Amino acid sequence: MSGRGQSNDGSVELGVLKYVHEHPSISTVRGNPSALVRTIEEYASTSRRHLMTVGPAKRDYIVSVLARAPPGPKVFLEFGAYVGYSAVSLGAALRELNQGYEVKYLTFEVNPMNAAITSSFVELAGLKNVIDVHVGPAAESVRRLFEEGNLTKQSVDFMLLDHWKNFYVADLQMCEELGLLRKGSIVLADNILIPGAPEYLAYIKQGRAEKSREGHRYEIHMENFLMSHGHTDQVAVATVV
Ligand SMILES: C[S@@+](CC[C@H](N)C(=O)[O-])C[C@H]1O[C@@H](n2cnc3c(N)ncnc32)[C@H](O)[C@@H]1O
Repeated sequence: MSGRGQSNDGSVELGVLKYVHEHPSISTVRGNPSALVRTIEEYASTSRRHLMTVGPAKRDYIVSVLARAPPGPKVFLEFGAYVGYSAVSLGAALRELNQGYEVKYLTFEVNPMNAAITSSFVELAGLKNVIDVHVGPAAESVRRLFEEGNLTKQSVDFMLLDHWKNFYVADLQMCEELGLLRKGSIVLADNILIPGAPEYLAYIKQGRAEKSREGHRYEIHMENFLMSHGHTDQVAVATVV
């Protein structure tokens, strides 16, 4: 994997784009997020090279956390879209859980090719009115959206941190400083053990006294997942208290 968020030559990510759009069942995938997600999973199971999505087990768990969160989350920020697997799955779940209400899923992706693939899948799934794809470093996009008034204080209900682990603390701190979170907002972070985010875990465990004035205190739940390579990974679910 290169440091640019794709396989060395981007062939795995372009491969999934071609696989989906040239699939014999493409007409049943159009406007059907679940069918699109299944087709991406089908590609991942047949490709010899790794597609770095959250995968079905963590995806189902995140949907269950979304479904249990009171009051129902409506504004979701995702850090790291990759090819849009989680955005399409979770954006569709967000819409489903909030029928009759406006919902927004903002996903941030630094790699322009990945972002373009995500946009193509969002359009194919019929989720353009739910999911906005922002190209560039997540921190820059969040700040810009805040300055433009498209993200306001205490407006973010749910955040998924799934980009490079060395950005987790800085990007969460920035969201805290901008005042985007409220009591009850959930910050779910993937890959706590593999590849590992020890500084992030230490940060969310800090009490108020150790933090800046804007920093939140969190109630934390850790969930284990046995990965296909036989090792255990964890996601951290941090709820603002
Ligand atoms: C593990 S993948 C995300 C997987 C995706 N959430 C899914 O489950 O389908 C991480 C992605 O984060 C992107 N990324 C890394 N650092 C970033 C940053 N600072 N801002 C935005 N995107 C970033 C990478 O380019 C890569 O596509």
